[in-house]
Amino acid sequence: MKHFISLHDVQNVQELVQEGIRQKANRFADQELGKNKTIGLIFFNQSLRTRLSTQKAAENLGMKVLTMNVGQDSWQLEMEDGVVMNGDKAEHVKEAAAVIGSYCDIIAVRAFAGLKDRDADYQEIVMEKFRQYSGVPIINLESATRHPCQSLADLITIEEVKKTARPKVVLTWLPHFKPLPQAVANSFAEWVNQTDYEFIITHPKGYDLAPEMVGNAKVIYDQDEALKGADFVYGKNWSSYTHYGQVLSTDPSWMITQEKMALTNNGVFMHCLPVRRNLKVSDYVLDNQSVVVQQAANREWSAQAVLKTILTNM
Ligand SMILES: NCCC[C@H](NC(=O)CCC(=O)O)C(=O)O
Ligand SMILES: NC(=O)OP(=O)(O)O
Repeated sequence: MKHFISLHDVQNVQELVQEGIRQKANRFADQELGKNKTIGLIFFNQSLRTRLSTQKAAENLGMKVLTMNVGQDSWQLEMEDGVVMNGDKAEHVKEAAAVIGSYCDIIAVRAFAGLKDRDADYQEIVMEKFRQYSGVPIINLESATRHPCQSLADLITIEEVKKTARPKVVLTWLPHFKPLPQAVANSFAEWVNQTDYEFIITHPKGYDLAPEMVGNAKVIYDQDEALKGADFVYGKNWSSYTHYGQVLSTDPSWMITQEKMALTNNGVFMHCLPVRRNLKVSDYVLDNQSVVVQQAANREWSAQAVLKTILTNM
């Protein structure tokens, strides 16, 4: 594995999940691997988990870490080629990525969807520009369409918690008043489609994800029906893909509550966080029926498995 931009960069998903579990059990075993190597963490958007867990993972492997918030710490970056740069963006990504690449052995980038232009978002322009111009391996810390470090942590968590070999996993849309990206849901679907879990996606009509992400998953528009017998309830809000970036519904009946969880097979609630309490999921579910903190803790081992694999192949 050279880059980790999407699932398509991964040769063997199960092996990477197992590497994460091994790193967790023996977190300082590979401290020499990253010695004298530097990772740059480049953020176009806010973060709590991704920033701290990736820094921690890199340090566990002996790496040095540089972190930069684009636009706050640095100049704003122009992504388009051939434009007259007479606006608010003082630097082009061509120079910026090449310069950061000269200081770093690996660059990890977070750049959310703009949610205005579907084609532009799904072309993953920021990831592609960094890959093209930096000359070093690129890790996706949540891009316009995917969040693979999160999805890997999600699979590690399911493997740790599951009580049956082939659990029933339900990805459910949750209500939110703001338009949020599809990245986490897309990526979760893509990764779960690589497992042999029973996998169902449920959301109101108009919220269908991109067909290439849905794959062979079963889509059910009735949430109660979908939740029946679930072992894992993975909640996430996303804005519409078909009516791109729009909020078509804020229906509060889609919030996950104790009553909804009663439909499941004594299931647990999962969410990538941050999550808004009593808007997307009730206090009771988060405090008594969720594994969200374990899931977030596993971001460290997900990042460490990815970094180890890239460092080993450098
Ligand atoms: N990295 C985890 C999720 C990040 C982002 N959530 C958010 O922006 C939530 C913001 C809010 O609730 O105001 C998303 O959905 O992709
Ligand atoms: N789950 C996740 O990516 O969290 P942050 O946005 O806080 O990094």
